Amino acid sequence: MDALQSHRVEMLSIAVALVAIGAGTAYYFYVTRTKKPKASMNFSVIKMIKVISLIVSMCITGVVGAWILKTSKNLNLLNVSNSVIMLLSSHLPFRHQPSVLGLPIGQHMSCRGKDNLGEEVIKAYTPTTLDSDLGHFELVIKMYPQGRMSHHFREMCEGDYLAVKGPKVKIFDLSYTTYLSRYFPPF
Ligand SMILES: Cc1cc2nc3c(=O)[nH]c(=O)nc-3n(C[C@H](O)[C@H](O)[C@H](O)COP(=O)(O)OP(=O)(O)OC[C@H]3O[C@@H](n4cnc5c(N)ncnc54)[C@H](O)[C@@H]3O)c2cc1C
Repeated sequence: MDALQSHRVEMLSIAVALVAIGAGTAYYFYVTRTKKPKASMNFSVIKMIKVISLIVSMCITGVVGAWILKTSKNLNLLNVSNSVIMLLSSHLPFRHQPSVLGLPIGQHMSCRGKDNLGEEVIKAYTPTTLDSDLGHFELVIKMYPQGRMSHHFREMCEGDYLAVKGPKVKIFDLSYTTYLSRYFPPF
């Protein structure tokens, strides 16, 4: 009788454990599929964002130009011409699901760095990625040989953190549709 009882308790515990695992898995998939990705950028808070790749390219013949790609460890191209650009890709935090940048289209972010004298410099850059790009963003940066922020980017290595903040101004949604739905809510 005791053996039967303990067998029942065992079966019950296994069933409870299976139900808990099933519910947990279902909840995880529900959360990751239905929740909107979290915006990484904050209007007022500086975020440190990890740089995953830095590619320096030089446009040889303008629009049709061939691209010479170099890694961040070999930046001698920077001395050749000021038509050198850097493609900076960065990871966004990944908690329960990949985050997005959360900048409205065309908005720019402020990037903070140090110039060659060690003084703080903050400059604006416009991401070339959208919020449909999950988990990362990219900046295309024109490098100036004497540029203060250009110096900071030139000194950066993959794996370094970049201090960013944005959008620069708080965006108020004043679109006509929002206005209509606010003052003339649908029945
Ligand atoms: C809204 C907005 C969005 C932007 N988005 C982007 C973007 O997506 N990508 C991008 O590349 N830029 C962008 N910019 C421009 C960016 O913010 C910087 O202005 C640019 O990168 C130059 O910064 P810097 O500090 O490297 O150069 P700076 O120090 O400002 O130098 C600029 C110029 O002055 C010259 N100079 C500086 N010091 C000396 C000196 N001692 N002697 C002689 N010449 C000197 C430099 O060679 C260069 O020609 C944006 C700007 C704004 C306002």
